Amino acid sequence: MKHYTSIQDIPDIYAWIDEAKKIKENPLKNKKLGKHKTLGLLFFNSSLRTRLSTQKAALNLGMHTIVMNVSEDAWGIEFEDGSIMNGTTAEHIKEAAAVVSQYCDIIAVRAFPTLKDKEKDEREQVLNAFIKHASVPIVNMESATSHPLQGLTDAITIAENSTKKRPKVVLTWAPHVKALPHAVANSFVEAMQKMDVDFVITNPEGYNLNPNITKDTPIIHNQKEAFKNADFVYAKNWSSYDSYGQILKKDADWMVTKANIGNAKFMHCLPVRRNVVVEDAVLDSENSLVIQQANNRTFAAQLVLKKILEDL
Ligand SMILES: NCCC[C@H](NC(=O)CCC(=O)O)C(=O)O
Ligand SMILES: NC(=O)OP(=O)(O)O
Repeated sequence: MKHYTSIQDIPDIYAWIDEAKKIKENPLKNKKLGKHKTLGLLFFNSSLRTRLSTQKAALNLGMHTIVMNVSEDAWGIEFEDGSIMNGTTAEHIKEAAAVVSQYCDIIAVRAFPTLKDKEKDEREQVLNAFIKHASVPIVNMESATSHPLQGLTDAITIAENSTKKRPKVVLTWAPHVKALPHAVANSFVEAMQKMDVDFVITNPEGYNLNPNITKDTPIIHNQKEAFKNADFVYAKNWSSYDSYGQILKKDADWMVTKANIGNAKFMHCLPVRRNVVVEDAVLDSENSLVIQQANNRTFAAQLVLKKILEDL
């Protein structure tokens, strides 16, 4: 594999889940594969899990890692072609990506959306600039529109915890105080569409995700109805896609509670706002998978890095 930027880069999700489970059983099996290879991790936004689990994955493969908080520590990077750089940006992505490519064998990038400029976000300005101007493989650590390391992790976690051949999986919108990206939800939708699951999305009116992603997945505006007989409930807030980046609703009636979730397993990518997105009673119950999910981030990342290293 060259780049990993989308769930669509996974040719056979069940084969990948099986391979990830084998990596989890014996994480150091390929500890020589990445010898003398360097992974560079560039963060334009905050992270806890992605930053640590992707480094852990690289270490398990014998790689070296170098990490930078680009927004805070690097020179301001210009992404527009042909711009007259007499403002706040000090170097162009053309130089920056080419230079970093000389230090790293693989570059992983986190760059969230503006949530203001839909066109810029949809064309993945930052991620695609790295793909264009770097000379090494690029791994998406959450871009404007997708978070495929998370989506792969979620697929692995659902496979590990399924007691039925075809479980019912519900992705529910949940309230939040801030306007959040669509990336986690988009990649979860794409991962579930590749799996043999009974999958529904539930969200308030005005919060439908990009129809080019949801395609023919059912969207139900009644959360209670959607939760009926659910085996897995995956909660996530996202801002409106149609009224791009807007918060239309904040009230608690869409919060996941012990009363509305029933016996379903609870999933969330984290970080999660307690008693806003989901109540304590759910997160603190045995039905919460969030810690196991975060653990699986290492093995998802390790699988992706292994596939890229094998083709270097
Ligand atoms: N990488 C996982 C989620 C990252 C981000 N969440 C956030 O920004 C939450 C921030 C807060 O709760 O203040 C998102 O939704 O895409
Ligand atoms: N789930 C996730 O990507 O977490 P971080 O934002 O902490 O990396």
